[in-house]
Amino acid sequence: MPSLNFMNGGDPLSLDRIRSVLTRLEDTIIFSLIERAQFAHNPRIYQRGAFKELTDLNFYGSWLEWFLKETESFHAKARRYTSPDEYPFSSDLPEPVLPLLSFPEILYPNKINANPSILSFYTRAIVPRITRRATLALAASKRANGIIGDEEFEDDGNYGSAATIDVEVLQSISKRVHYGKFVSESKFVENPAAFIPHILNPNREALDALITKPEVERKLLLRLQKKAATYAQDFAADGESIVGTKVNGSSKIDVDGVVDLYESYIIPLTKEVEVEYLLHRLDGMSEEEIDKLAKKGLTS
Ligand SMILES: O=C(O)C(=O)C[C@]1(C(=O)O)C=C[C@@H](O)C=C1
Repeated sequence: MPSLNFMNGGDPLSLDRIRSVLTRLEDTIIFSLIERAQFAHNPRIYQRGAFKELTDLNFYGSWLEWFLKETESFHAKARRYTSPDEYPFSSDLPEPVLPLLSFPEILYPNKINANPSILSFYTRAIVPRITRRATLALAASKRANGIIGDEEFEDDGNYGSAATIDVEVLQSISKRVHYGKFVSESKFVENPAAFIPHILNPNREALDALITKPEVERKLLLRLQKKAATYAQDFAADGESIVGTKVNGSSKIDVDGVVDLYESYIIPLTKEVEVEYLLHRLDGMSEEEIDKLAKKGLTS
């Protein structure tokens, strides 16, 4: 998964570098959504208590939450969540088996974790939308094979495959959204004096206006639309694009759904993380330290 390499000595707060990571993460997110769209919605995997098997294991969350806990437990042992750009969805994870790497301290210490919001919009809005075509294709094939209840059209029984991909989508969206902290730190150190008054006298709207770059967002959405439309194509054996080809009567991914995911959820949540980070950027600092910081910004 694309990320900044914190150990190679480059400037981790270069806005161009951070934005290039965000751009590469678009590919990861689109490809994993294409994978998820192959399977039906499978709403059971998001409902607590839907699997008796889990209760027998003394696990009381949903099938997906169980997948997250198990996957993250393993990854935590490999010290994944000690990296400044990795955030787990579960808690009480095991300690790493390797000694900790000493990452440079780039971010101001904070406890911001947007994963509960990500899990909520992903399961409630994104999965139903991107799997609609797979669900319809399943309904058609089931009808062709005899009568079946409506509710079964959205359940293809691929609980393991669907949840495995859900974990991948969630981890890449989480990484993308939490990169907002690096974006924010980069913007703050570039011009602390502009931000400090709105942090001392907390003003979300003013901070939001300072971090918002409409032109960057406009270009991102255009690029995303083109990428999703390109990756949704099928290719013949000779590599020729098969324009308009459908899989099971539906194309590989709902392109507008991908754009909407960014426009309605990913960008707004990244901005929320940026603003929240700024609001805590001066926590615990003395007046002298803040004054010095403001002056540094004015003279640099
Ligand atoms: O690139 C930036 O400056 C960001 O803050 C990131 C981002 C985004 O989520 O893509 C968010 C807010 C800006 O309006 C533009 C883009």
